[in-house]
Amino acid sequence: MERSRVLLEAARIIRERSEELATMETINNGKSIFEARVDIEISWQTLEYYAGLAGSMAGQHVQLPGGSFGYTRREPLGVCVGIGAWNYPFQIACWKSGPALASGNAMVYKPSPFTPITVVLLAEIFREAGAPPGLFNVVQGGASTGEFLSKHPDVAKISFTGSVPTGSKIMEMASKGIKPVTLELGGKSPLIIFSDSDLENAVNGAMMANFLTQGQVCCNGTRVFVQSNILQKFTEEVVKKVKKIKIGDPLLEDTRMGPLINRPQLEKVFAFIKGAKEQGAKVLTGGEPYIPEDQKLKAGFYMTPCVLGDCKDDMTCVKEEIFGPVMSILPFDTEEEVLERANNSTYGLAAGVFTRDIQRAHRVVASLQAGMCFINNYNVSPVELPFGGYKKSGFGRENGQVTIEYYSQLKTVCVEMGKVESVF
Ligand SMILES: NC(=O)C1=CN([C@@H]2O[C@H](COP(=O)(O)OP(=O)(O)OC[C@H]3O[C@@H](n4cnc5c(N)ncnc54)[C@H](O)[C@@H]3O)[C@@H](O)[C@H]2O)C=CC1
Ligand SMILES: C[N+](C)(C)CCCC(=O)O
Repeated sequence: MERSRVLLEAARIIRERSEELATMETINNGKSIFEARVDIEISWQTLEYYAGLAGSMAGQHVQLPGGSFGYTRREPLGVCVGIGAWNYPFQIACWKSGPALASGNAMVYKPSPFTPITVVLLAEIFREAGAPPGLFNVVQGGASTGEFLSKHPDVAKISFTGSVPTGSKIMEMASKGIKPVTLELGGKSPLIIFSDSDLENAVNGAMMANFLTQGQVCCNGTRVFVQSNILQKFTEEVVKKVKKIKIGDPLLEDTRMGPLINRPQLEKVFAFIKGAKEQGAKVLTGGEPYIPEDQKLKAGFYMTPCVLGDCKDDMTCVKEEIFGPVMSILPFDTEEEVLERANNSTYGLAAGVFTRDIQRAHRVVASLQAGMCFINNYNVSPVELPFGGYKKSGFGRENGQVTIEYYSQLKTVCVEMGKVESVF
C-alpha cells in the first residue's frame, strides 16, 4: 500500500503537470504536441494501474498431506535496469518503472542519448511523490553506459526497448550473469484489410498504424495487405489522407507530423525509399525532404510521409524495419495466402485485421504470429493489456497484470508439521 501511494502521487503530479511534460517531450523527441499529450496520459495511467496492483501482490497457500503445507511469496528482484529508446522516452520509462517499483524493486534507467530530458523530470517526480532517494535513478549515456549497466554484477534484471541487434547484445551480456531480460524490439507488422471491412475505418486504421511519431514506432503495421478488389479505392483514400497530414513545428496545435529524430535516421529512411524505387516499388506520395516555411525550422529533419505501391514481399522495404513514415501496400486475394505472407517475417511484434466477419477476424488473429493483435483498430495501447513480441521482436511483456511476474520472483516455502522421515 505504501508503494501504491507513491505511484498514485507520482501519477497525480504527472497529470497536474501534463502540459509542461508534453511540451518537454515534444522538444525532446520532435513528435507533435498533440501526440505527446497522449503519451503523457498513457504514462500516468500506467503508474495508476500498477499502483492498483501493488497492494494485491500475494502468494498462494497449498495444503499438503498430514497437515503440512506450503506457501509462495512474490518477492522483488532487486535493482532492475531499464534501457530505453528515443521514440517514446517518457512513456517507455513509465512502462518499465511502474511495474518495477510496484513490485518492490529499485530501478536504474538509461534513456537514449537522443532523448535525455524527460526521464529526469520523471525521477524528480518520483522523489516529490515520496519515493526514497535512490529508488529510481537516471544514468545518461550511450552504448558503453548501457553495456556497463547490463554487465554489472549488482543488477538483477534488464528491461530493454530498442533495436534487434542491441537487444541481442544485451541478452548475451545478461546471459553471463544469468539475468532475466525483457526485450521489446522492432517489428515489420502486417495489417490485413479484407474487402468486407468498413473502408473508412480501415483507412483510418492504416493511418494510425503507420504515421504516429513520424512512423518511428516499433509496433507499426507497415506491411499493409489489401484485398485486390478494394486495392484501388483503399489506396486512393489513403493517399488522399496522407497528403493532408500537417507537417511542421511540432509545438503548434494543428501539426500532426514533426521532424524525425536525427539526420542519420532521416537519411536511413531516404535510403530505404531509394532502394524501394530501384526494386520496382512506386512512390504514390511523399518520401521527399520537407522544408518548412518557418525560418527557424529550415534545418529540421523533416520529410513528407510516404506511401509505396506495387510492392512485392521480397523487397527490402517490405522485409526490413524502416522506422520512418513509410507505408508499403501489398495486394492479396485469399485469407490462406495472406496469412502465410503476413507470417513470413522474422519479426512478430504486432498485427492487425480489418473485416466485418467476426468469425474470420478471430480465425485470422489466432493464426497470426504476433504478440499484440488488433481487430478493427490499430496502435491503441490500453495499459490493462499486455504488450510484447513473438519471434525476433523479443519476449517478456509490458503492461497488464502479467508484467508483475517479469519484475518479481517466486519463493516457495515448504512447511513440515510432522516428524522428519529420514531415508538414512
Ligand atoms: N523497435 C524499436 O522500438 C526501436 C527500434 N529502433 C531501431 O534501431 C535503430 C537504431 O536506433 P538506436 O537508437 O541506435 O537503437 P538502439 O537499439 O541501438 O538503442 C536503444 C537503447 O539502447 C542503448 N544501447 C545501444 N547500444 C547498446 C549496447 N551495446 N548495450 C547496451 N545498451 C545499448 C542506446 O543508448 C539506447 O538507450 C533505429 O534506426 C531503428 O530502426 C530504435 C529505437 C526503438
Ligand atoms: C503507444 N504505441 C502503441 C503507439 C507505441 C508503443 C510502443 C513503442 O514504444 O513504440
